Amino acid sequence: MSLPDDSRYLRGGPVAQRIIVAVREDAKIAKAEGFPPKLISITVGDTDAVDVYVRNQRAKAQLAGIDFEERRFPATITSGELEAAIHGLNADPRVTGIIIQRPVPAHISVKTLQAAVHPLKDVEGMHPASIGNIVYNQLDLAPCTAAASVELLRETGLDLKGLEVVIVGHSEIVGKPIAFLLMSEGATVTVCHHMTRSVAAHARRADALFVAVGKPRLIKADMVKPGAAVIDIGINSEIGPDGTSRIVGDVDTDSVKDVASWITPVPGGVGPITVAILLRNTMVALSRQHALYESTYGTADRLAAE
Ligand SMILES: Nc1nc(=O)c2c([nH]1)NC[C@@H]1CN(c3ccc(C(=O)N[C@@H](CCC(=O)O)C(=O)O)cc3)C=[N+]21
Repeated sequence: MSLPDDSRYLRGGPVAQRIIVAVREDAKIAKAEGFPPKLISITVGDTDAVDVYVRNQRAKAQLAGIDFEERRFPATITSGELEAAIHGLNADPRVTGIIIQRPVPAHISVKTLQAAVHPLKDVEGMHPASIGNIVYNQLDLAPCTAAASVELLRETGLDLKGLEVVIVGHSEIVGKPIAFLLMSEGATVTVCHHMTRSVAAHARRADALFVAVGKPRLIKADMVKPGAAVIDIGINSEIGPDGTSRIVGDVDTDSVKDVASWITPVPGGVGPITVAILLRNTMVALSRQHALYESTYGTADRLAAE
């Protein structure tokens, strides 16, 4: 989709491109050292937003020189069967990263699956033992969408220290991690959710407003402070006026763009960076495995040592 040439749009493409170029270099070096990256995506059931994400993961992994494989499971699978599949991947020395796509069907606990992934292969930092790292200000591997949203805010050049930030949505994978990442950067953070009395009253105070709830056009112009940065993390499938399906975010972009100083388009905003960060995280996880391997076996060449 082409967007009007307007400096208010915070575009994810160039940022993603920068990250992927760096990942490609890292992947090349890792392969030369006998430690090739291999990312496995686990999908359970069918979700539109997951399909978009996985399609882009495959395309960008190929660009970056990362081996990528999708494992799709039917919505009727049991938790035990999934955990067994994950244990198999943990034990496979060629698999260096595992991502579990959300959501999973209601009869399966995503936390249990997340906990089944070996923490060293956890490329989203969602293992209960890993998610605590961002509380301790260790920020090199954070949940991808959260990290991507913060990366896009940095593009504004705003000083994050003391910045008034409001986050709408408190999910484990987006809202909460954004809050921790930005607290680490010195921002003053307010988190709104479905029990918040007046989202509008909070949102109007924000210098930077993050929205991740999955409700098209939830945020209107009168909920945004003039000059704010608005980061739209929503990915909603909608039938457009022409009868075809399209993706829209959680922000009423057409009206909000006249009030905000910066706004992220959907598509073309946070999404592309999310994919790039996933690949970067894959290399961070790999380098941790590599370091451990070296200290255990005294050689960096995993394939030769096998
Ligand atoms: N464990 C887990 N982690 C996630 O981060 C996660 C997830 N599960 N489940 C699904 C949602 C959704 N999501 C997207 C990421 C990128 C695009 C993306 O690449 N969007 C592009 C392309 C759009 C297109 O190709 O049409 C864009 O917005 O421009 C979309 C959706 C990550 N999610």
